Amino acid sequence: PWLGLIETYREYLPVSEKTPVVTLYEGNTPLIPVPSIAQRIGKQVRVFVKYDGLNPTGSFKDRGMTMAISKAKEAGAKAVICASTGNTSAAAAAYARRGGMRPFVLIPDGYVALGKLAQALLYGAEVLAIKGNFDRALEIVREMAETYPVTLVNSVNPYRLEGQKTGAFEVVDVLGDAPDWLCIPVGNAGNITAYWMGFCEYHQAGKCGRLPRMMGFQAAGAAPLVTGHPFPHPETIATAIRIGNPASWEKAVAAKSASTGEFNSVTDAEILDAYRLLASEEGIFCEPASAASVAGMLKVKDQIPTGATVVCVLTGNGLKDPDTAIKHSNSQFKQGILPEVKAVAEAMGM
Ligand SMILES: Cc1ncc(COP(=O)(O)O)c(/C=C/C(=O)C(=O)O)c1O
Repeated sequence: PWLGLIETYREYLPVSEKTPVVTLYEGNTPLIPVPSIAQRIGKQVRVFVKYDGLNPTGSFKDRGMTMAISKAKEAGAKAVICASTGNTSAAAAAYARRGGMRPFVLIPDGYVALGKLAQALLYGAEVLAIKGNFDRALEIVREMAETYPVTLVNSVNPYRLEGQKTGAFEVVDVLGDAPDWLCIPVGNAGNITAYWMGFCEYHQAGKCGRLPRMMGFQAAGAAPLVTGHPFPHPETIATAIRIGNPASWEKAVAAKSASTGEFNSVTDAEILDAYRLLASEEGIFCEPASAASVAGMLKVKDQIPTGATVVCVLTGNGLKDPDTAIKHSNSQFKQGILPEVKAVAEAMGM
């Protein structure tokens, strides 16, 4: 049976028998082939998506939180704090409450998707919406953790990256080797850093023969790693990656360089096209930011070698952001139909 990430990958994680394991049986998410999307590339390229929206709180953040919260509990923490565009706060709230700790979360007022806010509130976090963006919120919580009795659980906390590297382990465990390309959306840049750590550790342990090119994708309106400059006012419909000054900037650049990878940007239109494509052609509902990995892969598809294997990480569940789905779906939403068979048949074009 699957017992969560710490039990499964204990030998690769900084835990001991003294570490209380706070787990929601996270991980073991499906690696789903997407043949219809692969067809758009051709060249016998195989494409899989790592659907991390199927974690317990609906995003990849659970991988990092099981580690960060378990280690915080081991250290005797009574409260944790984080800044978040939404998913970190949901995961921190769930794991902290399960671990008997108080979660405090700072979010950018007005820019957090409905599902994520619902989670943080119901899990019982103290939700503080600031009149500022994520980058400002992160500055505040980093300063607070220095002086107040709260443990910081953003991805500057090394235990977060330790937990998140397990995504790479699972990809190799299922594929039998690392893919040629790993495509991933990039905001605060913790996840691309963690995946590279994971592939390198597995390669070191002889579990995979190759290392992937790390292909990171940012929203065009929030693309500091692409332009080389921070974005003081990041803007994108993909609110999860509406980040202008990534905390793991240097580590992400190191991963990109060491893997001969690349950072590219995708427009909101390209993100929404991939978001709709994944749902309508592959039956996979991810949130907008996650679709940046597929949008990016399609944007640079001419670079993909013949016969390559590509994995795109889908970082969050589409249910997190129902407003965007309803606003940007291409489906017909016919309302006010008369409650008669004839009327329904007519509306169906039958
Ligand atoms: C769905 C989704 N996809 C991609 C990212 C980018 O990952 P990083 O590059 O490791 O930041 C996030 C990040 C969210 C937060 O940073 C937060 O929740 O505070 C996300 O929620």
